[in-house]
Amino acid sequence: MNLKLDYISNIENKTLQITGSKSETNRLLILQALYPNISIENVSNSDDSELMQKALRNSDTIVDIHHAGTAMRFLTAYFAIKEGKETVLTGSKRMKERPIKILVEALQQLGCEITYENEKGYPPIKIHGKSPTTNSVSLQANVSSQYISALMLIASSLSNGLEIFLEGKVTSVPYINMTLSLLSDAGIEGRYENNKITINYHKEILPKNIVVESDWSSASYFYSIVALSENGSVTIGSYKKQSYQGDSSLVEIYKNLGVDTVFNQNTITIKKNSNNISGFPEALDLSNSPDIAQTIVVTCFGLGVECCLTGLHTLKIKETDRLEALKTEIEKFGGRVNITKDSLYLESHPVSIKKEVYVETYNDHRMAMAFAPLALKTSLFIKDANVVSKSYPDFWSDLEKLGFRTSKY
Ligand SMILES: O=C(O)C1=C[C@@H](OP(=O)(O)O)[C@@H](O)[C@H](O)C1
Ligand SMILES: C=C(OP(=O)(O)O)C(=O)O
Repeated sequence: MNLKLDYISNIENKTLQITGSKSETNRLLILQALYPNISIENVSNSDDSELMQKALRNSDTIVDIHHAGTAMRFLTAYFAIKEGKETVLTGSKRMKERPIKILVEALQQLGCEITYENEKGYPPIKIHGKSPTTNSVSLQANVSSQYISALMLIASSLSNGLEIFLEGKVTSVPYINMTLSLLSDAGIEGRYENNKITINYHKEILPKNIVVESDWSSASYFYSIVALSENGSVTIGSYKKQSYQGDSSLVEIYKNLGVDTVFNQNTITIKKNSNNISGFPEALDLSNSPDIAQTIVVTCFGLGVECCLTGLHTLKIKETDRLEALKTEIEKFGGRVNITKDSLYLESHPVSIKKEVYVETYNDHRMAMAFAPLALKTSLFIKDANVVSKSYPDFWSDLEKLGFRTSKY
């Protein structure tokens, strides 16, 4: 499905309910598979969470998790400790290019048996489930925090718990803390001090009902819409001030792009504040919140403000090479972008934004959603618009509720 996007009416006092965080949901689904007396509310309706549920429900030998990075990594650890179970874990063409070696080697250190079906270091992998023989592991921490969360999620079901030593600079740290917080909500003790994570063994836990907060990465597109609007205001739920999600840093980041946030009881109202568009005089380090990089770049471009984003090394191994994709697509609109292997610089643009641009999405939900708000500034087309379902299936219908028109072409 390809979509033409137009913006037709004012975005004022609109209210939307956003689906649960896919990161929180996919962690809780693994925990629930290990401890069935956990119940989960506000489960994400994302493809990635549906795929996770399907994989945990079925007893098939071949499990295809398509584009879902967290499902790939978390299920690798989960199936590795399922004694006697043989699983081939595979995914989309892109998933076969996303590295898994660090996690596989960490599980092998624990005594797990995993082999590569094709290329060494990449899915598909064949897992022979067995009980780990040791309770201490060390792994490189600067490539993906998902490897670390995967180990943390299975740790409490290992008979001696687990000590995880992190080597080098740790990336995407809030996601590690999210895992720790959800473990704690489930009644599982753990600590993260210096470069060491310790999780205690828990044979059982008391019954727990855990409510997933809505997805902050999904909220980022509404911050961008409000920033690019004349006088927009949107209320979205369900959100809380003390979030487990690192992408809640949007609240502070978007102050510089003219968006104020008011926390209500369990919603947030985001409002345009035109007096306060300072941009980012200093480089903005996004190593703690890589998933909002695309949104921020497009907002800055739409506002005509320059930005220098750093800490973007993980973007090259996500759904697509997001640095290359951003440069190519922003330049179609007339912007100028320089990229390195871990940073992006967007020049401020003095000229008008080009019209009738066709945005390629590269099988990346965030490319589609990050560019959509630009419809407030110019006419544009989004190719393969259904990619959004990876994290946010209702994205286009929610945009229509805000006064955007989407037409198939
Ligand atoms: O643990 C998680 O839920 C995630 C961690 C991040 O990945 P990296 O740790 O690979 O940066 C993030 O980009 C991804 O969307 C979700
Ligand atoms: C990178 C992402 O997801 P994953 O790594 O889980 O595929 C994302 O949702 O932006």
